[in-house]
Amino acid sequence: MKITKDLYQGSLALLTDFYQLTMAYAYWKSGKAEEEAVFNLFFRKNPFQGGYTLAAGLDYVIDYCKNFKFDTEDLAYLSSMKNTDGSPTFENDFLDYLKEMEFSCDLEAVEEGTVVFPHMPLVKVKGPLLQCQLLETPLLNILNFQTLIATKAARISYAAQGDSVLEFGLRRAQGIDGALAASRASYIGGTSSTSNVMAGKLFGIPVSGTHAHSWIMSFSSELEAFKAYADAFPEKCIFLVDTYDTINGVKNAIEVGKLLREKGKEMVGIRIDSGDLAYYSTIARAMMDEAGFPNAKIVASNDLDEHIITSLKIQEASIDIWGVGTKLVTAYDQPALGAVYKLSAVKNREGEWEPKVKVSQQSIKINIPGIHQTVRYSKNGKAIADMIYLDGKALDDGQYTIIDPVDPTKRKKINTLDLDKEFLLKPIFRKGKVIYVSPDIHHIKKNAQRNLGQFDKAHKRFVNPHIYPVGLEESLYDLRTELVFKMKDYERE
Ligand SMILES: Nc1ncnc2c1ncn2[C@@H]1O[C@H](COP(=O)(O)OP(=O)(O)OP(=O)(O)O)[C@@H](O)[C@H]1O
Ligand SMILES: O=P(O)(O)OC[C@H]1O[C@H](OP(=O)(O)OP(=O)(O)O)[C@H](O)[C@@H]1O
Ligand SMILES: O=C(O)c1cccnc1
Ligand SMILES: [Mg+2]
Repeated sequence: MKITKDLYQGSLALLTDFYQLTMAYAYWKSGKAEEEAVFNLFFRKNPFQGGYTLAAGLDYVIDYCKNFKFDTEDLAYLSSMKNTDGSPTFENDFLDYLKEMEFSCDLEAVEEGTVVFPHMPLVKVKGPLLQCQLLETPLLNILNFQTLIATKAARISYAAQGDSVLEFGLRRAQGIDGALAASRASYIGGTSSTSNVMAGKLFGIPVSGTHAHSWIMSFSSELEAFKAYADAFPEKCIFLVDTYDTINGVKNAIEVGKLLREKGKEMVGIRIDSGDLAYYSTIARAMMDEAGFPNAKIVASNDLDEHIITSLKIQEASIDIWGVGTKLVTAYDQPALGAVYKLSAVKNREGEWEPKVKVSQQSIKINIPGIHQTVRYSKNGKAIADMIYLDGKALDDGQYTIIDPVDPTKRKKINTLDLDKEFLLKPIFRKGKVIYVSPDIHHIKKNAQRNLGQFDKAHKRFVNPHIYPVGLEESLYDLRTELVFKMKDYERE
């Protein structure tokens, strides 16, 4: 298989669960394919037991929808699929329908780098039922992962308190696509560069790195290896000092740093990749200061995450730059976000929108019916509360009660008179055409910083974060309750 050609240059229309296609066929067969529907994509719990989530992946969604087309090879494959009795799974007329299908939905979404919370839609798709349905799996695939990794990166960067975080994950990431998407999402969430050169090329992320133990081991001594590296990269020397003996490694780095200085160059610093990072970084700092290298940086790596970085900060480790791989790009402590994509309204034959609800024993699993928008209220740049409400409802300034959709005893009253408001769902596609100008990745990253800056540190701490108020506007809450009772009665009859 030619990985790049077969995986990345063909159509991605079949990157979906088989049941989406069987439903699509059945919608078509029963004459419902073009009925209009609204689906919302949302998650139910912040990842990593944290207090917030950082949205990422929209640019992939836009690209996916723009190119949402079954090509000849896709259709040939579908046409070869058989039922157990040997009959074709899909009729030819249906395959012709798919062939002609053009993406024609309206799509609204929160922008990448927006801080989001459980229950609020990250994406809202309105359009023909069949198209909306087919998008479920790819949209979840894209947004679940990138949002998860952007959130992990935001946490790690928060722990690093403004220090640079270098993303080193490629070798331990979940495959090729997982690695690329993780590098992108990490950069959005707060890392300053990636070691993944292809991610640098594809996304315009800064690329950086040091060198490995193998470089040192290939020479007869560490000193010789440092000298040779300094010859090759006099401007960019970060010496890995822990191959044999960390303290001796720092001595050798200083010696080569002095040689570089004689040539008018400065060593950038050292990297420590094992042992007690607080202990060794403190000693290395003192040695380098003493030797006249107070500006030389200390990079630390080795299975770091937000918790170890926090601990090293408390220990006052002399670390300036953090190299983080495995635990970031694999979202080590929570491998999936768990966002879902649910039908929330259909247009009836009279052309009116009917809100839809899925009843569940677990109230967290009852979706929010109707067509929504989310408004974020803030004052002096600080977010106060988010309210999910029925799109189209006039939001006059005044008193509002925001009701937690899972626990209605949790309510927050706000007076919106002097508050700023931001509508989080932005129009992205209208009738299948993109109307949104995607910001470049550096702007997305800045948007993430601005967004994170709106939230108090109480929501960002790692242990028992303070819950940010997000809930339903009262009339939406009432609609949901009424519908749940109605559906339960209806099913009982
Ligand atoms: N001072 C410290 N406080 C808290 N955690 C630390 C500290 N120093 C290092 N760590 C973390 O502890 C773990 C170190 O693992 P461990 O001691 O098993 O192996 P190592 O140092 O990598 O040893 P090796 O020499 O085999 O590479 C890593 O996750 C590292 O980030
Ligand atoms: O620890 P991470 O956060 O995943 O960061 C990336 C790791 O990759 C390299 O290790 P390498 O593959 O050489 O293995 P080793 O250091 O574990 O021996 C590097 O030295 C880091 O330790
Ligand atoms: O550049 C580095 O130091 C690096 C790159 C990948 C993994 N570990 C370290
Ligand atoms: Mg390691």
